[in-house]
Amino acid sequence: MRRFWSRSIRRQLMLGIALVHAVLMSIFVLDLVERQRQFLAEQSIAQASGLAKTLAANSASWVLSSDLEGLNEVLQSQASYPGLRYAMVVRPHGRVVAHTDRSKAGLYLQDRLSRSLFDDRPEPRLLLANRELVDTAYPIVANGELVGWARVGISQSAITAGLWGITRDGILYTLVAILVGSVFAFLMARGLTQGLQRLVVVADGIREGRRDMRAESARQDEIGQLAKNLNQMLDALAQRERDLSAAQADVQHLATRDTLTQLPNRLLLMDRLGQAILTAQREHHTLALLVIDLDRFKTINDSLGHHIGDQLIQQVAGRLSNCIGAGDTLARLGGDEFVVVRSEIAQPGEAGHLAQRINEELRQPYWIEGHELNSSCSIGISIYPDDGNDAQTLLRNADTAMYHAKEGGRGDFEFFSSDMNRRAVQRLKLENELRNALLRDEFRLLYQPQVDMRSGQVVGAESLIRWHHPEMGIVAPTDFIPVAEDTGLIRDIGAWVLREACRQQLRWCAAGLPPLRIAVNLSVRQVEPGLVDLVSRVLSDTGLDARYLDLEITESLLMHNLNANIAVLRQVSACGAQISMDDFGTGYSSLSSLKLFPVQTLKIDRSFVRDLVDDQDDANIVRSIVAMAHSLGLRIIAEGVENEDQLGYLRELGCDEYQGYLFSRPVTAAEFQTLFAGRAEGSA
Ligand SMILES: Nc1nc2c(ncn2[C@@H]2O[C@@H]3COP(=O)(O)O[C@H]4[C@@H](O)[C@H](n5cnc6c(=O)[nH]c(N)nc65)O[C@@H]4COP(=O)(O)O[C@H]3[C@H]2O)c(=O)[nH]1
Repeated sequence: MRRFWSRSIRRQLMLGIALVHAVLMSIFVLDLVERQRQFLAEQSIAQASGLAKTLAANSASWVLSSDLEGLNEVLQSQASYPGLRYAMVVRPHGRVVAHTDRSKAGLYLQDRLSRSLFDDRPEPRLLLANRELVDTAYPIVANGELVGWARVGISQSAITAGLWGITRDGILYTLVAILVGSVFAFLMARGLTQGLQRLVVVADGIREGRRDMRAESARQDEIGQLAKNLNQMLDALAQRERDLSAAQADVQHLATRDTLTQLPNRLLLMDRLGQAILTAQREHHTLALLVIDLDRFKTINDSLGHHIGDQLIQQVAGRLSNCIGAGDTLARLGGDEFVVVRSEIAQPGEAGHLAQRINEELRQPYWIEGHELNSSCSIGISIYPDDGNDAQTLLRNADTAMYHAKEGGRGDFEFFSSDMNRRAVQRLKLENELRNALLRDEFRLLYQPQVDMRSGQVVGAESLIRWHHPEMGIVAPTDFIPVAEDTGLIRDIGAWVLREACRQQLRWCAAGLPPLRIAVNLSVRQVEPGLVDLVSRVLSDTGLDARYLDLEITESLLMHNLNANIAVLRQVSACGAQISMDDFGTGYSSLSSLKLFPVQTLKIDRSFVRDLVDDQDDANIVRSIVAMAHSLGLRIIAEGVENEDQLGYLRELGCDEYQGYLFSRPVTAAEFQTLFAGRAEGSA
């Protein structure tokens, strides 16, 4: 059965209709033949019975007279009856008196059928009725007495032959019916399945990827409706596929493009760089990678706002696109960092020329929303295969070279060298060691006295950190503070310095020194809302009077997040602590922005003090700083005073305090105490 349903609908229909025809016709023919047979059998029996009755009536007198000749004549008159097999007259006990076959006269019949006549009951009998023969007997009665039987046998073969003819015709009609039915079924099935077949072809085509295929059907029936629905479904599917591929393209674009500039992002860059390296490997040529970082972008972003910064980045991207060739890849890594991959260079100098061109191009002024902006860039270059065999290494090395270019002076470019790598590794080591330095208690503070110009008295001390590393020895703050700032460790280190400096001031007081102002350097990274909490907690923990705490900030604070920094410093100032502006004169602070800060002291950078005596320009700068500070009511401290000439000049210019090697180098707390006691005695 399962095999039947697995065939095509056309075959199912044809087979089904043929089967139904065969079964119905067979039943019909069999029934017809059987009824005919019964009817003919009943007729045969009636004929045989009638014949036996006639024979019995005609032969009664002959039997009584035992006239055999007469009997035979009667029998012969019946012999021509159609189908008659035999006719006979039999005595009640079985002796054949006369027979159509004369040779059988005188025989005794002892067979089972004949013996059934020996019971002497004078009733007509049907001895046999089958497909071969109908055998009937009729009693011959004379004077009320059974004197014999008239027996007639009629052959059924003619009837059987007739029935077989009917059966044969029936089979023939059945076959014709099956044939006609099958042809009809075939035509019907073809009409029905042609439409379906077309749908199957379309479905197969779609499965094989031919999305443009559609079912054609002019039919109005269910198949036509099905074709229409299928087409609608395919149209919807095609639309959905179009939407999906558009969405996928969008996702792909978003995943691989920088949203601001539409340039390839890091992901796509790494992919393209990987491909370029493979090609370079195969074709034995050299490629160059340039990492480009804008100088002072953060300042522009912070001071003029992100929307200006964004426009600047877009303009930079446009200019970079003009600098590169068709085979180059330009990507934005994020922020103000761009990358150019030149997939084939004849010699490294070519990359240098490209860097120069980029430098010149980016140095041209930008006009954004009425602002004229000037920027430069620092470029690091790495070369395949000299500086790395894979994308990561080349990018890292170009990055390292870029940082060197930045350190060496903005607006320049540098090729990567293995020495840079060594320094980068050293920096990494420093970074790891720095993480443990606080835990291992490796930091110490030195103190440099701050002296009043007029009285010569030590009035304050600047705390300066040192890192006593077990292997590297004493590490200067200039070597590790930038690393601490980059890693964020400066917060913990700065907190330790603040606490230690405050405690030391109190220890000196306890040792009999007068209360001195203690200055603590603050990194730009420390000026954040948490600073207020830290300062007030340290003050309350140590018990130091806030007015003796002097927090030194640098001018760079004026350039980043100006408003936020002012807010933090105002709160710190509200705690009672003083604030000094360190290294003043090296930055770009204007008088107007300085007024916004709660600053009490300006510290003149030692670079102005160094050549003060000989360099008129430096002298003029210091003079104007002093004048400006005093007009704002600020105290002036000169840093890096190394000789008496400098000291005399600064005193003349009106500086309030100084610090420097002339009075004392930075010393330990114990040395400071001794020094203070000695100077106090000396001045006394
Ligand atoms: N040539 C010369 N140099 C003199 C003279 N007098 C003092 N100096 C040096 O000048 C630097 C003064 O510190 P700074 O300007 O605050 O500059 C400091 C400060 O910015 C930073 N720094 C030091 N300690 C800390 C700290 O605890 N926290 C933070 N955030 N920065 C610190 O490190 C910088 C360097 O500190 P140091 O190496 O201790 O160097 C000190 C000091 O040793 C002199 O007469 N001649």
